[in-house]
Formats: sequence, structure tokens, C-alpha cells
Amino acid sequence: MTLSHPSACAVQFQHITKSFAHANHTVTVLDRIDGDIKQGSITTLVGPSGSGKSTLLSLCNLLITPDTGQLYIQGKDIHSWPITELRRNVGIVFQDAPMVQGTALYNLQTAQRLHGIDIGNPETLMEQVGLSSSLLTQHVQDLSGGQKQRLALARTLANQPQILLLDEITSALDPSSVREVEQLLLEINRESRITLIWVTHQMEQAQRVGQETWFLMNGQLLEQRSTADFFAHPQTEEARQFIKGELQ
Ligand SMILES: Nc1ncnc2c1ncn2[C@@H]1O[C@H](COP(=O)(O)OP(=O)(O)OP(=O)(O)O)[C@@H](O)[C@H]1O
Repeated sequence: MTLSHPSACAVQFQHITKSFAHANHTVTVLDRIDGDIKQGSITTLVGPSGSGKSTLLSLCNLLITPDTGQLYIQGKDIHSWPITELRRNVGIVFQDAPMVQGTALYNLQTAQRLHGIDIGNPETLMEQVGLSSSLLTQHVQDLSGGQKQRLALARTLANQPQILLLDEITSALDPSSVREVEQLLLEINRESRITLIWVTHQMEQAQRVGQETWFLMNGQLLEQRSTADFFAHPQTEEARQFIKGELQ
């Protein structure tokens, strides 16, 4: 395997392993993961339920820590990043867009309140995610699912991250909102060169948005190739079955 120069990589996994202790046994959830994610690229993470996708994502901003191996974020060992700076640089958006009680503006200002980060002009942020600035004064409980998901994205973008981790962010949205959020993220990637690492269960989505695709199964990274190649010519029997919908 050829290793890329670390500085050209947004994320580098080297022999990353993660296990969780259950009642009377230990489960290895990620098993010696090696791989590079290029700066400015879009990588879709796919694989059956429980294959380790969310765990892999959560390592990238230290929501969980690896047991062994080396993990580099923009060429720098993840443990040498001050945690606030790491979380600012590596944003994460979840499926259920958790919000704090209050207005859209109050939610947008989270980073400012917690970390003293200047979030810039809230109206510009709203515009960036296709939301009307008139919603800034609305209580978040009155927003639709699609609006909340966009607001969650705007709140993360307020940190000006260079890497965005997306965990099933469109699974609760209706089909037209799904397409809109996808378009939005593709534009953000194109214009700001933010690296996107995108966990999805929807194979059509993985193909529409991905440039690279990583296929995980039982904690192992079985394939990492261009998205087009992966879906046209899967190299493992497991991936073939998964793409055909035979493994969930
Ligand atoms: N904090 C935890 N403690 C114990 N086990 C965990 C923890 N987090 C994840 N696991 C286990 O790790 C395995 C992988 O989970 P993970 O959520 O990473 O998979 P996934 O591929 O994202 O699954 P899904 O597609 O269903 O969301 C699962 O068996 C899960 O039960």
C-alpha cells in the first residue's frame, strides 16, 4: 500500500482498533483500519448495520478514543490537538439534529456562547444553508425536520470546520428535502473545499454524493475505492451481496 503524504490528507487512519466491553465479553468494533481521506474530498461510508461506521466517524473528533493505532487529522496526531480546536475544525452533524431550547439564533450562537467563537453574521449563515433569516427569531420546536437539519448544519458551519462528519443526516427527511440537503452539501464542498465524510444507509445517496466509498463489515474496512468503481465492480463477495441488498 502507498501511503499519502500526511499533509495532503484530511484524515489518516493507521491500524486503528476499537473494542467495547459488554457484560461478559469484549467486542472488537473496528479492526486494524488503515486508510486515507484526501483534503476536500467526499467519502461515503457504507456497510451493514453494526459494521462500525458511526464508531469510525466518532473517532475523528474524539467523541470516542481509539484503543490502538495512529489517527492523524490534517497531518497532526489527533491527541496533540487541543480538544476545542479539534471539535471546531472537525464538525459533526447527526440524524436527529439535537437542538437546545430556544430560538434558531440562540442555537446558531452555541459556539459563541460555549467557546467564544465569533460566528460572523447569522443571516449569512442562514443564507448559506438556504434558510430565510426571518426564521432566526423562531423557536426551534416550530421548525420542520428539514429546517432543523439545515439549522444544525449552519450551527456546525459557524465553527468554520475543515472537515464535516455526517451521520445519516437525511434519514428522517422527505425525499425532496433529502435532495436539497445533498445539493447544499455538494455546493459547500465545492465552494469551501470542506472534506465530507458521510455515513449513509441509502445506496443511491452514497453513489450520488460520493467520490470515494469505504465499505465496512464486522469492523473491517473491506473496500476503499472510487465510488463509481465500488458500485460498478465490487471486489469482495460481501460488498456484492451488500449492494444487491442481501446484507442489511
Ligand atoms: N458505546 C458503545 N458501547 C458498546 N458498544 C458499542 C458502543 N458504540 C457502538 N457499539 C457497538 O459497536 C458496533 C458498531 O456500532 P456502530 O454504531 O459503529 O455501527 P454502524 O455501522 O454505524 O451501525 P448502524 O448502521 O446500525 O448505525 C455495534 O455492535 C454497537 O452495538
